[in-house]
Amino acid sequence: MRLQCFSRPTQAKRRVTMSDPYVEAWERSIKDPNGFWGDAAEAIHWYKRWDKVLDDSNPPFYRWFVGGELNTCYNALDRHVEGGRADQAAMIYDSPVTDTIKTYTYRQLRDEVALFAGALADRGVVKGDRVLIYMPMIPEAVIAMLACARIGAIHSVVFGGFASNELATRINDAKPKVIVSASCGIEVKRVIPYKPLLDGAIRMSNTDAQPQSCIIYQRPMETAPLTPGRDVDWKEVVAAAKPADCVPVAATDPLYILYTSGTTGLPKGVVRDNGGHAVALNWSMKAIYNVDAGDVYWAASDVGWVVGHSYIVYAPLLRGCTTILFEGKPVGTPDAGVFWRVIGQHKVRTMFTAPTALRAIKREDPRAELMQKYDLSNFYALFLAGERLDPDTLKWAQKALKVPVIDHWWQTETGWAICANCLGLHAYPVKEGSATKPAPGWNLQVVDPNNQPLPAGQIGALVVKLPLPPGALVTLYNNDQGLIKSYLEEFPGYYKTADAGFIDEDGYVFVMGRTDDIINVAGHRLSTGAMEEVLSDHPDVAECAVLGVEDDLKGQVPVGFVVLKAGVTRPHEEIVNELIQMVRDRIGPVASFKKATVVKRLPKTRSGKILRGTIQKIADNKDYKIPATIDDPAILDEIKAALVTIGYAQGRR
Ligand SMILES: CCC(=O)SCCNC(=O)CCNC(=O)[C@H](O)C(C)(C)COP(=O)(O)OP(=O)(O)OC[C@H]1O[C@@H](n2cnc3c(N)ncnc32)[C@H](O)[C@@H]1OP(=O)(O)O
Repeated sequence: MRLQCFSRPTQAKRRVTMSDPYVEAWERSIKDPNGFWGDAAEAIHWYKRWDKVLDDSNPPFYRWFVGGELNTCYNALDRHVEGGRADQAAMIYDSPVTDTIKTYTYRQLRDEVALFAGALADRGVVKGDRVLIYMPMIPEAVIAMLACARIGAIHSVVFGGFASNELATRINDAKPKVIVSASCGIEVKRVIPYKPLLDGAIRMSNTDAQPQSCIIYQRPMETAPLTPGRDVDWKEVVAAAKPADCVPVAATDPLYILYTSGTTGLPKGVVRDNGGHAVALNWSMKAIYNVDAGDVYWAASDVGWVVGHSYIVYAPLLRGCTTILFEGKPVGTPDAGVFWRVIGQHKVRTMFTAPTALRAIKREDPRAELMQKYDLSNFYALFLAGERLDPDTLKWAQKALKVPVIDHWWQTETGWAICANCLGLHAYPVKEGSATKPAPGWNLQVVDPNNQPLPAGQIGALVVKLPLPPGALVTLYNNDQGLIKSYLEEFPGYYKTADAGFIDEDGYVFVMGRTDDIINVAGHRLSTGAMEEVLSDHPDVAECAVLGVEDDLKGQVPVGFVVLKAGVTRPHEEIVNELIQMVRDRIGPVASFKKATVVKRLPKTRSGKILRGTIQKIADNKDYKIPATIDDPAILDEIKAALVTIGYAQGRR
């Protein structure tokens, strides 16, 4: 029988007593999920109370708060307006790229959301319809998300850094009735027109998936041409709309679809429900982040990512906090002090960002001198996630900020933290390289390939015993079998995180890296398989491999290796430039695919498998062994020579 985390031998060595609120919460959440999450659900407004907290009658599909009815938008806005927070700031839009700061009280945000919900309803959007949102970091993106939630429509936000092709695959899958977009985004000083990307995506998408209408928010720096009969102006439709009321939805009804990179080129549509999501996110704000209603909370991410969904929009508003919507970059808007300016100016208590953002700041302002200009006395803790937190960055932030710097680990699929130092329950000492302990609700284990538990300290697959807690994905959109195949099949009874790692003697979790082809570039999760599909489409390419190699700033960056077809004599530089442009056009700038090299052949095993791990080690200047199964060891020297030409593999072997 499998040992559960709390009964592991390692548990006996925990230097904590049973009165530790974290241990109590974690154990109760696993032994008595009905009681634990039922209690947490009392903090949410329900039109109809649930019949059952956890419905486990159809494993591996689990449902939370079955029979319950609620509205997520009501809980995020109206409840606070009616409960005395009408004049409190709900959202502060801070945009150094447009030199704008605009505050929305809960009343103002509720009213704007209700009007836009009315505008969506006027365009025929009803409960269960999908609305795709492709927008930069402007208040209208948040308003559109909440407006969907208000009328029971399912939003699907697509990150602005994706190209038309990626957008088209999401349109094909979600089949949105309406698309909401804006005329442009702003990348530091560059205006990026969104409309040509959107028009291109709609042209590429299947006819039966194309939207009936597009609502376009025209920004002053770019006016998008509107397609007659399909496109309408945001301001015009809102001016004509009447506010829409909140529609009660089943707890198990979908709130949103968020696409994430899969191991093939096709993204997976993670489905989040309404009830479990509202309960878990609201609960997490206190338990994990130790944040109360009225506090200012800032997640410096993008609404296109899960962090943006969970911790820019839903969780802070469910909790009655003030959330910050930041349209800028850690450096260059205008300088590496902007994070500290925002924290000081808006009295941020807790901030959440990705390590790559801190590395960018550290590179420009290594002694954190710009921080000294601002009053950070309200600042309580910095949380980091999205990629590995390297010890240098952790120490730099601890020294500069003098507040807890907390690494935590989660995924688009999980919706909130699998592992964290739950500051609202018990603050544990930080260990470098560890995301601390499994959060309540997450029965995390380390197993070998045969699904057998591994002892403390041994690296294996990180898996979570089912059921997953509320707030985690409930399925993949229109693809229950895909959920099983991608996450539940390999380790029966468990959710495969596709991360490898170990749990130490003290119960601390160390996440070491992915077990599939996903790489993490500046906190963006990308599929190397998808990039290989693009390179393979180049007429001169016979074979290719894309790998994530270490990068001081972005954590990892993709590097392509291509073998050309026989007889191709064109200059390699020309071909490489075309490949770079193809990835930018087909996946988007966010892929940061800037380096590729032409090689004579790829190192393979005798059975034909490309030795990606070995290439990666050569690129990262790590020790490697020549695999016994290699077809021809001489190829590794050729790969090394090719890597040197693009600035890698220049150290020891
Ligand atoms: C915990 C669960 C999760 O993991 S959820 C995911 C969490 N991840 C994050 O929150 C992402 C964290 N990273 C960031 O916010 C950014 O990378 C930061 C650190 C701000 C740096 O941004 P930046 O300098 O633009 O670099 P980048 O690598 O992100 O961008 C690469 C190229 O893509 C572009 N890009 C980026 N965003 C957009 C956008 N919204 N619209 C259009 N283009 C975009 C950038 O401009 C950049 O382009 P270029 O190659 O310089 O031409």
